[in-house]
Amino acid sequence: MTSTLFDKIWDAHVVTPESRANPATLYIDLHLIHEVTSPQAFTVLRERGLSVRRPDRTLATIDHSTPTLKTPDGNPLYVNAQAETQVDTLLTNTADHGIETHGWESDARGVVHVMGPELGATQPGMTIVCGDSHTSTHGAFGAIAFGIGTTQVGHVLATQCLLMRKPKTMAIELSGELADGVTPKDVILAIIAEIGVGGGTGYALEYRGRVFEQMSMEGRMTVCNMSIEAGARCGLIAPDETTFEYLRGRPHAPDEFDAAVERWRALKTDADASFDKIVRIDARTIRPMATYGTHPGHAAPIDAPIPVADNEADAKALDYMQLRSGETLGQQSVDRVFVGSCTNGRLEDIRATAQVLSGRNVADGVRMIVVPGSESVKAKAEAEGLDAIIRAAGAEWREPGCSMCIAMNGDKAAPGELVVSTSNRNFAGRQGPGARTILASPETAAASAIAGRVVSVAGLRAV
Ligand SMILES: CC(C)[C@H](C(=O)O)[C@@H](O)C(=O)O
Ligand code: SF4
Repeated sequence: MTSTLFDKIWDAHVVTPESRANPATLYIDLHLIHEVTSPQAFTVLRERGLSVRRPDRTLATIDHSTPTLKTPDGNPLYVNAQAETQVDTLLTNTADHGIETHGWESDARGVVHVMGPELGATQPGMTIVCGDSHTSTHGAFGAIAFGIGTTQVGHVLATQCLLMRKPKTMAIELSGELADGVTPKDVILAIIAEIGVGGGTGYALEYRGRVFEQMSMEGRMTVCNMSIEAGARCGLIAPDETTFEYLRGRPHAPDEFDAAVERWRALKTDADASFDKIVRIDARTIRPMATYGTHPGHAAPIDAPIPVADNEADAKALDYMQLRSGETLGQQSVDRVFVGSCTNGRLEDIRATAQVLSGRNVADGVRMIVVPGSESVKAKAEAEGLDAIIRAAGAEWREPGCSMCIAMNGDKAAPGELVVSTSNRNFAGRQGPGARTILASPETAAASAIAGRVVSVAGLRAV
């Protein structure tokens, strides 16, 4: 029998099969936890006198509510007491249950989807869950990785298993090569614009084709990260030499690494396996992208006119964004720029940002913050002198965390401000009440900061 990569991993983790009446019971290899969606789950455990079944397969960090600024004496500058309590609760819960936790003192702490791969905890062939929708990120390593709710966090903590119905499979096949200056973020925004924010609902996506084979692990993570924004709970890419080399030598990588690589080589879709659906996109047609509306499917090439709203919801989105059909994003002046998040807060993203900023200045009236996705990204970026380049251009270099991606930690925009952001969600109010978010790549974000309006790097050269 031939099967897809998804089917192979799924089948290897089924404890009891799915029936008409019941979902499958799936064994979970890695459970990532953070401070927002775990407290109630630990409370339930305590109330029922249950312990954590596999603390050794559970890994915790603090990221969403952590501030990106410190007091002069080096303490975290929490936005309010609630944020601090949330973080402290996570730290107490994980200490009580003997779970490896990357708190303030850890040099590996970071946004959960940046940290897991950096530690080598994310590996090909695994099932990975987290109480967080962007868990799809880890699919970049050829893993089935998806977000779960707080109730399910409790189930996994107690049993290391999850009840789930098997999704259908969808291949996203890119043919041809990308044009110069087109980044992984542009690729995923183009895919979501093509299939729609509900296009992946009920499916596990497999990204296929040379474009993905040639992409770095960082780029693959950016793509898989936003699978959920197309409605798919998980998206994956077959592991290859790039994956294996990324993982080699990382703290959680298998001891018998070469033997693991031999097993991982079998993780690919068989040549004649069939998908429930196939979407084909010509990579050569993809241009630098940005969003103009209030969901990630509202995306178009930056230099194209803003599309006509042909339904009430789209008209409402343009209204919220204070944009008009037919205008271009380049006509809009920018108030803030945010580089960071689990989509684009990795070293490669910081390098790309610094490269564009180097020797230039952030435009007057624009406030730019660059937030590394983890302590490790921060340390490496600083060792390369990227923080100095970023600061010299007039941008702020902050402490790692989710920051302005979710605006629950003190970092947010003011009502009406236009933000060019490298994160993954442009929902109304996501970056602060009334804030208007434009999603784009780090390159575009940095170029826009310099131009003071929304431009790609090529557009900046033309200024
Ligand atoms: C807080 C968490 C539950 C949420 C998610 O599930 O994605 C957050 O990370 C987000 O990006 O909106
Ligand atoms: S960086 Fe943003 S998308 Fe990622 S986990 Fe944090 S809040 Fe969610």
